[in-house]
Amino acid sequence: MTAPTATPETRPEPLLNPRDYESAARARLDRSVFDYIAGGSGDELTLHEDRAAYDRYRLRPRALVDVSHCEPATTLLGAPVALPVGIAPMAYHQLVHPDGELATVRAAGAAGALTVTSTFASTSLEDVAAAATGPLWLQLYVLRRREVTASLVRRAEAAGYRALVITVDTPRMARRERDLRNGFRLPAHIRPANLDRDHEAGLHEGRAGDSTLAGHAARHHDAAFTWNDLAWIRSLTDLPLVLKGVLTAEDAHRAAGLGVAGLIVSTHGGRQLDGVVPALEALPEVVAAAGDRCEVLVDGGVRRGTDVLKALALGARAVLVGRPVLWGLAVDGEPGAAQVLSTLRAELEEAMALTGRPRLSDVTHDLLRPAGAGRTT
Ligand SMILES: Cc1cc2nc3c(=O)[nH]c(=O)nc-3n(C[C@H](O)[C@H](O)[C@H](O)COP(=O)(O)O)c2cc1C
Ligand SMILES: CCCCC(=O)C(=O)O
Repeated sequence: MTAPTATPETRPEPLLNPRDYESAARARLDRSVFDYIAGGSGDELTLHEDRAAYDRYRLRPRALVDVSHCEPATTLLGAPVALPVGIAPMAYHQLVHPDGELATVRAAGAAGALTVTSTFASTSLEDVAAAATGPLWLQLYVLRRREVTASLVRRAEAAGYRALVITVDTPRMARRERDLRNGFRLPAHIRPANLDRDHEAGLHEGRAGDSTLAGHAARHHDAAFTWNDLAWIRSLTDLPLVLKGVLTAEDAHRAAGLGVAGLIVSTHGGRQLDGVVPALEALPEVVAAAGDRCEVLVDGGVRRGTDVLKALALGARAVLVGRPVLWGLAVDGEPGAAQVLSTLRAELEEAMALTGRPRLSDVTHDLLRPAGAGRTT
């Protein structure tokens, strides 16, 4: 894919990595849509730190290993995936491209990657499932109207979703100042396709100083949902439960004790509590607390194949990527999202080869040392 501004006289710039796609997406999207996706909460400290945490590790390569074949395939909750990289749940993919979630789930299918579909998808979860060829999990925001959440669970089961991802870091939506400044609102043609009209009210009429998504979350998210209520979700379904947004050993331990199958260590991409511990820094304590009781994934700031390797070396089973997929989708629809995933795969295989770790089981903690420090293992 090439940037759209090429003329016969100027050679088009190739788009080689998520940052290139981000720049190209910025040039195409409305400012308020770009900012909604790119932004974080508060001072955007965590947005920055989630990314910077990866750069604080150095790789320790082993030489003279047969790396003629590097194999990034693995399983996630028992389902085979071609690589340990999946698509994070993100609201309203149609904000950036009319094909929306259908394009991203097809791109994931072609890559053999996991897709996590958002409660706030702009395409119905059934239509997403019909277009999927790879494994699918459904992300749930627990809503005040419990019957709506219960019906999402039943629909997910019927449509073939393999796990439910309950997001636990958003009892309310954090103040995201870019959205407040821009008066972010959903364009009229985009709606939360999984929800009824009652849950659509107010999303489209905004004003400067306000974000309609924040008001929506205040009205509909159930801020009183606790550990005790997890049993209610458990009673609705036999699907594995995954908690997204766990950042401490205490919560990981509690979740594992309740039979939760997976944890996603996440700061919500720096969009919720600003100043919280970066996901990569929280990963080791969550992995240690979960032991072999839960599969642990991490998201936030993954932009390179070497980032994937670092997360795996710290104990993650896989990573999720968010914004890069939307940048690819914005620039070129399904092929753009596919290109972002295939670039991450190529970079991961390259990193496995150049560190002398041809199998994921070779990707262990001794691969890393903190930048500027001596050997730690
Ligand atoms: C535009 C956008 C929408 C998001 N919507 C959701 C959502 O509906 N549910 C959810 O659990 N997380 C949501 N997230 C958070 C992502 O799942 C993920 O945690 C984060 O984007 C990962 O960071 P990255 O974008 O740096 O890869 C959203 C993130 C973005 C950027
Ligand atoms: C109320 C949350 C809306 C989607 C979301 O999770 C996000 O924008 O980060």
